[in-house]
Formats: sequence, structure tokens, C-alpha cells
Amino acid sequence: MAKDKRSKAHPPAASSSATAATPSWPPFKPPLPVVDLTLEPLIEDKVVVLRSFFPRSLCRDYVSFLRGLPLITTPGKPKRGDAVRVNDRYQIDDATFANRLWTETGLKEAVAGEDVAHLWGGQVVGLNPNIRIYRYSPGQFFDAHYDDFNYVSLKTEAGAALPARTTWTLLLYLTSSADGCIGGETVFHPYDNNFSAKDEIAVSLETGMLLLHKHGDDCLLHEGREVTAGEKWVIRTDLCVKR
Ligand SMILES: O=C(O)CCC(=O)C(=O)O
Ligand SMILES: [Fe+2]
Repeated sequence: MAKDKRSKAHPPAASSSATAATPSWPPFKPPLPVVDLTLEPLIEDKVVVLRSFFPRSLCRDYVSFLRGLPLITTPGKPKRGDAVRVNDRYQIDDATFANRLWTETGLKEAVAGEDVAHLWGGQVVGLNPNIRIYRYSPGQFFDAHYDDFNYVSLKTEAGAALPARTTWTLLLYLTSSADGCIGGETVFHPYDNNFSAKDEIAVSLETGMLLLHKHGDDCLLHEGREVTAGEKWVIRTDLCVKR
């Protein structure tokens, strides 16, 4: 796939859903983080993970809760330029929940470390309020694509608007083979169109693991591989830097 004909993940989120009721997300119990969060590099300067970001019990609570949300199956035929994505999806603008994920989990501190601060492309200020939930059932997948950045507006503690830009995609896996989900790996292709198994880097699902990958101009071609049994549940948002 030529870089100038990039297949994009999906169009920028509409910002008009501010009036939609936000879900009553379950509390983070036990209090987070449950382990010392250490960023583990998987691909230098491009992909990092934080294992056990959510404990297994919390992942279970979240999956039961998320099941009750009005997920919508994406059409198999995308608009021109968008990647084929077949999954069930829910999306909401929820600055309060984005802020909880940022400040009540240890994430803010984990990405502030001196050794990793250079990765994020600016001064990190929070998470994208555009929260996306994905459920992949057997046969569902997210075809190879690049994630684009977006301009967003965050809120400071004093309530003022803070112009920001997304720089890294955040995926929080809530299920894995330990819960009966087979397949569904997030696979990165460092050499763009060269889909050779020897070069690809497949990240297996791990319940409660958080993955961050750089997006925008430096985004690696990646895909969500087909799920063949069970269900893959993911919470998606993005890391934001000051604009
Ligand atoms: O579900 C996955 O593993 C990948 C999701 C993804 O690429 C995206 O949300 O842009
Ligand atoms: Fe993506």
C-alpha cells in the first residue's frame, strides 16, 4: 500500500456528541495501579506495552458492563480510503472517563518518566475524550491500516479548554486466550506493504495489557487479526500532547 494512498483507520470522530449521556463506567476496583507500571518497548520508539494495567477481575467487570452498551456492527464495506473493519463498536465523547483513565490508573506517571518522555512528540497532557469500545467475535477483524492523528480539545483542571493533538494510539485489551479468545493479535508490519511473516510483529492479547503505538506520519502499518474463537474486547483512546 503506497503511503500516499493510505488506508485510514476511520474518519475523525464527530465532536457533536457532547450532549449524549455518558455510561456509568464501573469504578476502578481495587485501586489502580495494582502493579508497578513499567513501560516495556516492543518496537523501538514505536510500540510499548504496560502489562497488568487492569487486573483480571476489573477486566471481567468491564466486559460485563460493556456488553450492555449499544454496540453497532460496522459495515463490511468501508467508505473509500477507509480500512475494512468488521467489529462491533461503541463510541462516546467522555472527557471525565478519559481523565479517570489518565489520572486514576498510574498511566500519567508511567508516561512522565524521564527515560520515555521523548517518545510522545510533545508535552503529554491527557487522553482523547473520544472513547471507543470494540468487540470482535469469531470472523471479525480490522484490516491493515495507519492511524491518523486528530486535533482535540481537553479540559484543564480549572475547566479551561486546552488545545491538544493525538500522537499515540492506546489499546487496552480486556480479554485474551486465558478467557477463551483465540486470534485477534494486533500485528505490526514494519516494512509497510511487505507482509512477510518473518518481518511482522504480532502482539498477542493479554488480559489487562495496555498497548501504545505511535500514529500520524510515523504510524506503522498494522491490523487486528481475525478472532477465531471467543471474544476480543478493547478500549481505545489516544495519548494527547499540547498543541
Ligand atoms: O483491535 C486491534 O488490535 C487494532 C485496533 C486498531 O488498529 C485501531 O483502533 O485503529
Ligand atoms: Fe489502528
